[in-house]
Amino acid sequence: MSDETDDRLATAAEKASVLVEALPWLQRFNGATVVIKYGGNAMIDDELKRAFAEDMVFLRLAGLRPVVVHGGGPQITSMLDRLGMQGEFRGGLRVTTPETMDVVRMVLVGQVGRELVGLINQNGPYAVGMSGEDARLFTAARRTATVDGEAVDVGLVGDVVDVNPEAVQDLINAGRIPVVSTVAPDEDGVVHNVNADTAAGALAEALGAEKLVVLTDVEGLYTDWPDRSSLVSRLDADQLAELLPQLASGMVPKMEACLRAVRGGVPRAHVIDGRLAHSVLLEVFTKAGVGTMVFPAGTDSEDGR
Ligand SMILES: Nc1ncnc2c1ncn2[C@@H]1O[C@H](COP(=O)(O)OP(=O)(O)O)[C@@H](O)[C@H]1O
Ligand SMILES: CC(=O)N[C@@H](CCC(=O)OP(=O)(O)O)C(=O)O
Repeated sequence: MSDETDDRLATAAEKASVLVEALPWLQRFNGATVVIKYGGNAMIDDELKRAFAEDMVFLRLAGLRPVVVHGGGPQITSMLDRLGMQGEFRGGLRVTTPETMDVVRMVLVGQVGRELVGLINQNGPYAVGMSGEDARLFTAARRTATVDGEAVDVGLVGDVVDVNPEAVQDLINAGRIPVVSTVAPDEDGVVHNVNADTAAGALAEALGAEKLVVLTDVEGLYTDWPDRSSLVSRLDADQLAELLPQLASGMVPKMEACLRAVRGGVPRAHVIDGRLAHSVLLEVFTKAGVGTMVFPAGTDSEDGR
């Protein structure tokens, strides 16, 4: 055989082995609901966003039921700048005046959410956008931020106190991919700004998801940030709860969301690097997985990702 034929056969064998490696995961996750939180910091360029959209369609066609919850912090900040409005974060949460809230809602629902829906739908009629306001998906309650151990007011910022996941379930049952923007009314109908990690954790719990996957712009959780040798690949819910008070603000809502989901019955929560194209596929369909995995305390994490 010629060298060229050898090369072609070797490449084909490699491709086949990648496909075959996915088989146990395809079996395991058939019909499983997976909530994927796509952070604004991981929406770096058009190619990465397109790869993310392809991954969602791949999951759906592979028999899983993906639900997207998106962020858009940097996009909100850039719109506030364009409008000449001041933005400020306290304890990892955006100080949200009624005027800021208008911009947050416009950017998350009208811009970031629409863009993701459009990108997914380039692959077929799958994505339907909604926000916490639709069919009472989320009810928010005003919350404070914690700065130096003190509770401080940050305006119209909410925690998710109730989830009514029926509309999301209707969409999933119809074969659609829900794309959720995280603004939500309180009990009086006043719309609040909800951190997207918080909303994703609450939704994963309410849906009884098999996995929560949080995409961000680091490899995963570092126990001793920014010491690069302290990346953790797996930890259980109790270990995470112990670590939480020492974490810096960006990671706090993410790890709180993972903890809430896992303690609420979601078997696995992952924080992965969204800067790596197709990181969701690597996480779901390969042995190694990527990033940091949280699993319930008192269970064995070695039974797979
Ligand atoms: N312990 C930690 N492990 C990893 N990242 C951390 C940690 N503490 C703080 N960070 C910071 O948190 C950031 C991710 O949070 P954030 O910027 O809010 O992302 P996103 O837009 O994805 O929600 C990282 O880029 C990193 O700078
Ligand atoms: C209360 C609060 O801080 N809300 C966030 C909502 C968007 C978000 O969470 O986006 P990322 O996931 O990209 O950070 C904000 O206004 O930036």
